[in-house]
Amino acid sequence: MTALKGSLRNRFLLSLCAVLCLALLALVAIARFQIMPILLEDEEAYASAELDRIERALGAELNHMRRMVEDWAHWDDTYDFVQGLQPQYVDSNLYESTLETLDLEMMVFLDASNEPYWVVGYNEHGEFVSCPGSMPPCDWASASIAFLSRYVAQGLDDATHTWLLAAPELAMAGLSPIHQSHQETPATGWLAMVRPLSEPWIEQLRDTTGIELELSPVPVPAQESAAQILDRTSPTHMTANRLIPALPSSHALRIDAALPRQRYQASLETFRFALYWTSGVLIATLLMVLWLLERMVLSPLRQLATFTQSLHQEAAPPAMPVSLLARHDEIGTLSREFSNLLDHQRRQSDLLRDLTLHDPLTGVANRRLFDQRLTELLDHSGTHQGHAAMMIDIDHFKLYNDHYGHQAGDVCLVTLAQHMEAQLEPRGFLVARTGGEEFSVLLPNTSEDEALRLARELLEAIEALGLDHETSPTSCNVTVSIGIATLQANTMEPGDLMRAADQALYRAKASGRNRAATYRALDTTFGPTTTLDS
Ligand SMILES: Nc1nc2c(ncn2[C@@H]2O[C@H](COP(=O)(O)OP(=O)(O)OP(=O)(O)O)[C@@H](O)[C@H]2O)c(=O)[nH]1
Repeated sequence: MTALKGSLRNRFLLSLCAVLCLALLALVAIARFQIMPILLEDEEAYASAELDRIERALGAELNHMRRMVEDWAHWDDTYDFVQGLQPQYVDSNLYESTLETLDLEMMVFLDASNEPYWVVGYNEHGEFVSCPGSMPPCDWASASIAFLSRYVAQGLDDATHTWLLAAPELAMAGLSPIHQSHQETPATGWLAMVRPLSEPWIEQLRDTTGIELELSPVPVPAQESAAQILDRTSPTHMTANRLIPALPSSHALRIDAALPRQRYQASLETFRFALYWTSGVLIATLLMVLWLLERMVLSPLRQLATFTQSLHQEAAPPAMPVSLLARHDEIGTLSREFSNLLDHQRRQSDLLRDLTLHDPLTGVANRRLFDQRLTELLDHSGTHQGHAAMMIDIDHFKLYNDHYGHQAGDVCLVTLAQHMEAQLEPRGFLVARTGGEEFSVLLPNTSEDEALRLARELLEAIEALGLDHETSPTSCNVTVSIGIATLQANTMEPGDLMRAADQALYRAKASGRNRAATYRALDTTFGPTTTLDS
């Protein structure tokens, strides 16, 4: 976990994944709590509208029944017939084809006293029967006649009535008072027509509405009708049912409609399509953000971090990557500033190292650098033999200072140092100021004879500089004495070498100055004075 958090890229990746998950969760929640309820509500509205359509179709049939029963009831012949004035009415009008044409099961004529005057219809065997009253052979109609008579007896207003009947069978009934067509006379009876809601009739209703429906009677009180129930039986189909008022009042007529769920499916498909695309675009956007972040920020930052790590890990630190320095954004500014800071710090370090390793007056190496180089030489050469060193001391420098002043003494020191450096350093020798008026020279891979020859050249050159030294007992010019030592054995240490050179210098001084002496033997080939024994 710490490793994951340790990388900015991983942290961004984790954060973006969390954002993605939250966004997807939000989408799912929106789908579940916002979209789906709307779709289901829309589906319920659709089912309700379809049931309304069926109800309107039933209403249209009832209206048709109303007009039909009204036409017959307001016909003068019917008026006369019920009063017994039209004996030929039955033969002329009430034959089997009349019922077939009107699609009726039964017609009942009630007289003014609410008694059955004539009945025509099909009995329980489907035989056409026409007879006065409900006596045999029309006794099969007595239940229906009793039912109608009871309604009329309850005090129906003088208007045409239509009903859906749930019992004793599924049917549609119309009841109209029998009047004369153009005269305002009281009704002389009632005409009832009953049409069975048979399977062929329902099939016709299906064709009319285009809805797969069923009608069935249910024993439910009328006040509970108009309820609507939706049952989603499968993802593609549902059934909707509604109870509508019917007679008798203990029953209701139930409409069952099998409806397709096309609208719901289409809406769902559209929503899913939008959801998939939204999710896809969201994921693609986040990946793009991550890629841009990686490319624009994380990768350069990693480069910068790798560079800063390499600064203290590698012996020769690399330069700042050019790609970082060339950037024009904040990372570029940071890189350039860091690079400038690094350069400044390197310069300061170089300056500091220079100050600690060089003599501030003459600019040549100091004792620290001389000792360092001598140790390195002995450590890396594998042998302590074949190297030499010189110790150089200005002759009678106290007298020089006393005569010319300390400042002139400084100038003399600088002149000699720079001259020796110019002579020796190009040949790979190191000149160092190791004391007040004392210099040392490191001569790697130099034999004693070679060192002696170099010393002689140096003595000549310094005297040839012609620096006045009026008070010197040795010469009228500034001269130096040189002590030379060479490493004779592997056991010899750097300190031993310089002690030997010091002793040789002591001997050169003691033997008259302005001359060179080796540790083993005094050089007598140069200088005005004679030699001393070694
Ligand atoms: N001007 C100047 N003089 C220095 C400096 N360092 C040391 N001296 C002087 O160098 C002189 C060295 O004197 P001594 O050690 O007595 O030796 P000498 O007079 O050179 O005599 P010999 O070495 O025996 O030939 C002293 O007077 C120091 O003050 C310096 O940085 N500048």
